[in-house]
Amino acid sequence: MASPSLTGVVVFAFVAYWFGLVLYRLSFHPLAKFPGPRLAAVTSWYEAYYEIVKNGQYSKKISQLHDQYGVCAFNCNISRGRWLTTVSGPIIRVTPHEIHIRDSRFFDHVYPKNVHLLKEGWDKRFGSEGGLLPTPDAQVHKRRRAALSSMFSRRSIIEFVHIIHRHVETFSTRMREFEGRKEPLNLTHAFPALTGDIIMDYFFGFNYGQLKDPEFASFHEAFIKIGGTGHVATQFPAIFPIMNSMPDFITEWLQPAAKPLLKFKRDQRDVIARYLKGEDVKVNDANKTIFQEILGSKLPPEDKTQQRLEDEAQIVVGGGVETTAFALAIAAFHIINKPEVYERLHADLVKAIPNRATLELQPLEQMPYLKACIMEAVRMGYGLSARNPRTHDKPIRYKEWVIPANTCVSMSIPDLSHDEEIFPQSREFIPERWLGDPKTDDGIPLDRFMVSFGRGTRSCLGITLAWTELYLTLGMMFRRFKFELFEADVTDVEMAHDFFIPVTSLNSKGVRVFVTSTTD
Ligand code: HEM
Repeated sequence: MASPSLTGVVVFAFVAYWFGLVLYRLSFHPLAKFPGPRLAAVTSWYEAYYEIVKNGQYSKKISQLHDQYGVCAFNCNISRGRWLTTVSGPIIRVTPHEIHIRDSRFFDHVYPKNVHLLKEGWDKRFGSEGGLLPTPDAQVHKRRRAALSSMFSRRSIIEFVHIIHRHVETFSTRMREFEGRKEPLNLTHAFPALTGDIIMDYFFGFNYGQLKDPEFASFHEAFIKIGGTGHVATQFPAIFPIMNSMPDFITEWLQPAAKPLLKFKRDQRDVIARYLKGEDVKVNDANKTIFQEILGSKLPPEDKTQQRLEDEAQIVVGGGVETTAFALAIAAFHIINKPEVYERLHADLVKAIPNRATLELQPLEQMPYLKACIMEAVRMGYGLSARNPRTHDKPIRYKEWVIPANTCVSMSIPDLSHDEEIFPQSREFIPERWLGDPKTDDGIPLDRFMVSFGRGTRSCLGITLAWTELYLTLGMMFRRFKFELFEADVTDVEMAHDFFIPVTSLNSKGVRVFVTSTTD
């Protein structure tokens, strides 16, 4: 008998391996009994197809799957002559190793207070596991967060507020410039320039003057153009090390939009190296930079390396620029698009700030209608559109299901923002829903379900900075100016792609407006 060729053996081994893996994942894996598409249970290529080929569409697909499996479980049980007590739609297996839950009332169980949990996968996605946001290990995250918390405290923000004022005033001047020229101002471009200058000044002690740039050149285009890279890196983690090993000019040639981010990386590398030598590189009048904060903290030496500080710098910019800018764009579009909202807000602002030239934070923070507009914009902006993974070291019971310990479980903020039972007409901008201590039908305060800043021990550290920016920017805009939309519609502020952050249609030209000064 002829002996089998080497190729034959390799092919046989390969087929046997895949057959065994498929069988294991479908029948013997601890998650085998959970509902969901069999293909998603077998391979993460299912996720890759929706994220990479379809350009950030897996969240949308997962929503459809929740609907589909809910209906299927209901019909299947009825056809078997049983009435259903629970429907399996809220819980599905979305990759071989991950369970996704869509149930607003379960959010606090997955993201509990005071429990430090492992977060899997974001380190691969960003290629910067040294940053706080993607740090996987719970204890490492805890100490890194503790070292930064004073920098993000209200006291620190108040000490810095004069610099935010300066940028908001620059923005006001730029608006007058567009008014004078009778040209439409692109708010989708202006807001990331504003939030970018603020973050740079706050954390790094200098800014790039993006707000003063004629076209508001900022990090925005880079984030949008390379937004999908995170999906590729999730499947092929080697991509970031490869990209990082390439000379910048090649990356810039491949993707010109990445230029500002690459410059930022180079500058940070240089600035951090100087801080590590003990120099003070700060050029503004802020108290401290993030690097001084970390280097002066009790963190161990491995958390004070050049690489770790570079990772943190990238994450701070990534986390703070687009999130706040998107919330600003949503607020601005809807307030302008709904004259009754504009009139009410403007009248309140005139009362709270009789002298239009002075803009103070405190009176703005006491305005219920402005706060309601911001709540509504942040609800509709989600912060992050990505599935947010947590791994509990104990089993979690969800309805009739027991999720085994050490399973990656995720939920998604947009699912809560659009839970129609909690936020009826969830796609409409209705600030009134936040007025007068609102509650759900069963008496739970509505703000328990506003999770756009996350929940638990890894919730947004920049929340106070974000609120301060939102109060001052929107307060200034709607106290001093009136606006008219120019060729903009709601698709300019609605998510069309989940690139970790929500991104509007790639064809959107942005929210463009004509500006007129108010006279009252
Ligand atoms: C409207 C504005 C913002 C929204 C909606 C938002 C949303 C979020 C969300 C949902 C998370 C939690 C991720 C998780 O659960 O794992 C987060 C984390 C974080 N955010 Fe924000 N963010 C905003 C603005 C900012 C700003 C201005 C900064 C300042 C740099 C910032 C810095 C951070 C940081 C450092 C983390 C990581 C916290 C940790 O892992 O412990 N964010 N943000």
